[in-house]
Amino acid sequence: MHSAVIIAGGRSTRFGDEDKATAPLAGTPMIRRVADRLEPVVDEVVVNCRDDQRAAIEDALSGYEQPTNFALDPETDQGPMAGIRNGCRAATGEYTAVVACDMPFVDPDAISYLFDRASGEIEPPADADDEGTPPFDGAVPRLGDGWYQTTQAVYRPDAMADACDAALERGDRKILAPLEDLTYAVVSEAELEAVTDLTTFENINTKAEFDEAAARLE
Ligand SMILES: Nc1nc2c(ncn2[C@@H]2O[C@H](COP(=O)(O)OP(=O)(O)OP(=O)(O)O)[C@@H](O)[C@H]2O)c(=O)[nH]1
Repeated sequence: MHSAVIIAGGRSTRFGDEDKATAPLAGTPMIRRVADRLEPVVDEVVVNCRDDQRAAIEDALSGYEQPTNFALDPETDQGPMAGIRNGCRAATGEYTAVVACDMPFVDPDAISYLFDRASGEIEPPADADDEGTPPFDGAVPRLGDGWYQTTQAVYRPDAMADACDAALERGDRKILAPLEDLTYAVVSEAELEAVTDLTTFENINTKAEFDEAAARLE
């Protein structure tokens, strides 16, 4: 069984006064779009956010079919990696997808591929740059520019939560820090391009990006 952790505990400062997680993108809250896209490939959803966001997010997800749990930040504003840790602690799947709430175009085929690369069900390509051998603790996309997409990736929830704890204990809040303690498939852009296109990684930070995305959907 697979889980999804949607991280939503940020302050959306570039977006403006509104919480981008629940901002309606062409009529549908962004977090609902993320949950709906993940629905075909996971068995449960964990939402990581602050307590003060919960009611609005519950409203955005009303009627959602999967079991949905909230992993509230006991301490807020500790950064996305702490949010991932809190969400992973609550996830019960063998693997969990971690996806940011501001990626409304996340492609279930991309997530499914990452699950299969992590478990080893899909063989690594001959030129794979993986850290370790399958089955891995995770599968992390690495785009052409070398950027690791840690907020649209797959992890073993316990291993990832432990690795986040270890990084936070050594005072390292960087989003890449937990990878030091994990084995993971490094999934290249070329690999992903066979199953999806890069809009899966599009993330919305500003109102201008939001309006541009809405215009494409309408
Ligand atoms: N739990 C938790 N999640 C966070 C935190 N900071 C960011 N996130 C989440 O991490 C993801 C990526 O972060 P950003 O795109 O920078 O979002 P943000 O921090 O809300 O936005 P800005 O304030 O504009 O940087 C989003 O899904 C956020 O909700 C945090 O301190 N705690």
